[in-house]
Amino acid sequence: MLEVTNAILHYGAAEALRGVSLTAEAGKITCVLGRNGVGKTSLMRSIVGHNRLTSGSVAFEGKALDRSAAYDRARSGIAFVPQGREIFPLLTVKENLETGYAPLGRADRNVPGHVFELFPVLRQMLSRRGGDLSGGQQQQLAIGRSLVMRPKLLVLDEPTEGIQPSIIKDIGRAIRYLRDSTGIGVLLVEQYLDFCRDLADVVYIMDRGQIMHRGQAEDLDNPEVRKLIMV
Ligand SMILES: Nc1ncnc2c1ncn2[C@@H]1O[C@H](COP(=O)(O)OP(=O)(O)OP(=O)(O)O)[C@@H](O)[C@H]1O
Repeated sequence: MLEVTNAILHYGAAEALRGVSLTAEAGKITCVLGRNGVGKTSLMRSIVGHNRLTSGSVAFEGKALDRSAAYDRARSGIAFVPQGREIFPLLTVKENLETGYAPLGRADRNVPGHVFELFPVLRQMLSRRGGDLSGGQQQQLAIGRSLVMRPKLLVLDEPTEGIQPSIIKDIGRAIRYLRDSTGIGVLLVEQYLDFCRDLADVVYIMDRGQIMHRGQAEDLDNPEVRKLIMV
């Protein structure tokens, strides 16, 4: 469904991605692991259209996206939950969810029921301001907002970062539900190894702008593989 081929990305003279190739499939959770600063966020931002690759390509459902703006990639079904969540603190929860309507036609402008089933706290807090929510609740809101646009592929950048364990569990459950019940593809960047180990169908490990390993979640039990992630 998503195919990244030989992606190279520069920030000025610095090379952040050095020939990355990766695929993500519908109905599967693909996890990208790696230490700080190895290029995970740069890769996700290149996929969703916030970074323009120096060379290489990103294709979604067989269509090249390299000339498409982030907005068009969203319309084609790629939703992004960025690191740090980036919800609107002064808008209410309801208004934050409604910002997900942008790429939708008028008939689809509603919040799918499963958003409130997965994250009941959002229903309880609909009229509260985003900025009044805890970090974990904001992460749930950010994921909920991305689901409003009925994505085919959900790209999540470190959804567990700085979040309390009970909410991490809820988020894990939600990701699993989305894979199993809606069949969407999930592309997940993580530093939290056990979270990935529990969820992933496919695991990629990055180091210094390159993919060092592609395999399955069980590979994370292998000390040689773990070494690529440990600080
Ligand atoms: N906008 C930018 N301008 C210049 N350099 C950048 C920019 N964004 C990231 N970098 C650099 O590119 C490299 C990869 O960063 P990136 O954020 O993609 O890594 P990461 O694996 O996501 O790290 P983290 O886990 O800390 O988010 C780092 O050396 C970083 O300093």
